[in-house]
Amino acid sequence: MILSCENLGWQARRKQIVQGIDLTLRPGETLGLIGPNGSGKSTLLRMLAGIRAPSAGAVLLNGQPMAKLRRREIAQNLALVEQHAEARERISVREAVELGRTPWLSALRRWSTADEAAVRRALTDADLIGFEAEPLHTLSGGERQRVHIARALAQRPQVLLLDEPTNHLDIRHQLSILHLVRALPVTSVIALHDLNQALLCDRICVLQQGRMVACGAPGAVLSDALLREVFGVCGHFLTDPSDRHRVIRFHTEFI
Ligand SMILES: Nc1ncnc2c1ncn2[C@@H]1O[C@H](COP(=O)(O)OP(=O)(O)OP(=O)(O)O)[C@@H](O)[C@H]1O
Repeated sequence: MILSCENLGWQARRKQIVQGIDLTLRPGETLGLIGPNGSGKSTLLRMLAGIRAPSAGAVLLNGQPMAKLRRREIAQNLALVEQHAEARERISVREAVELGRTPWLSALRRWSTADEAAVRRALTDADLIGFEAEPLHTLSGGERQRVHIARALAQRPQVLLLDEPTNHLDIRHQLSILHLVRALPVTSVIALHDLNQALLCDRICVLQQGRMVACGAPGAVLSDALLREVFGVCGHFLTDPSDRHRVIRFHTEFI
């Protein structure tokens, strides 16, 4: 399953919010999408998911224009976990995660043991065993976020798009969700604000005022100059002596 876009753009009230994005996801990769507030990350993810129609260019799923595909067909291949996803529905955690199976069900294809297994796996991976009967609206922000992630996992997509999935999560769950996404046999795009977490992705794309200003290996993309020009901060690159992993320590003064 290959997701790509060509010259993708979106404008609102004559203001160009995203423009000229060319991107082809590599099968199985985890692509980090970074950029300052308002740089267009959510807008780009929504277009890639087919829920926001582009003003220019096109999104292609396996070479087919997404605009021509049926919603159900898209949902069998791709899942999006949005930022600040609300929980208005008066349903249980389990029922919320079961909704992830909807694209696979029909009059001829009723609920089966495969659906049961997908829901169980998703609940386990999102660390929600024991929460199944809880009403969704009574959960904390972080617990609800994990339910939205579990619903997307239950969908068993080949492409997973996540908009700041670690928002609201405690540090253990931030690390476990990122580890899980990287370990899944799926292609994923994750919008992130934590640049140290972005360093763990296979590739990083950087948005600035709606344009892609860099895309490539994290170590090559996250340079001193880029941190200064795009994020307005100074970063010192340090090496963790325990595993030689690079980490960035940020400063607001240019020293
Ligand atoms: N429906 C809309 N109408 C007008 N402007 C919009 C609309 N949706 C988004 N925008 C504007 O587009 C810009 C990009 O928004 P977007 O949410 O894509 O950015 P982001 O990079 O995800 O930001 P953040 O890091 O703060 O979540 C913002 O300036 C926002 O105000």
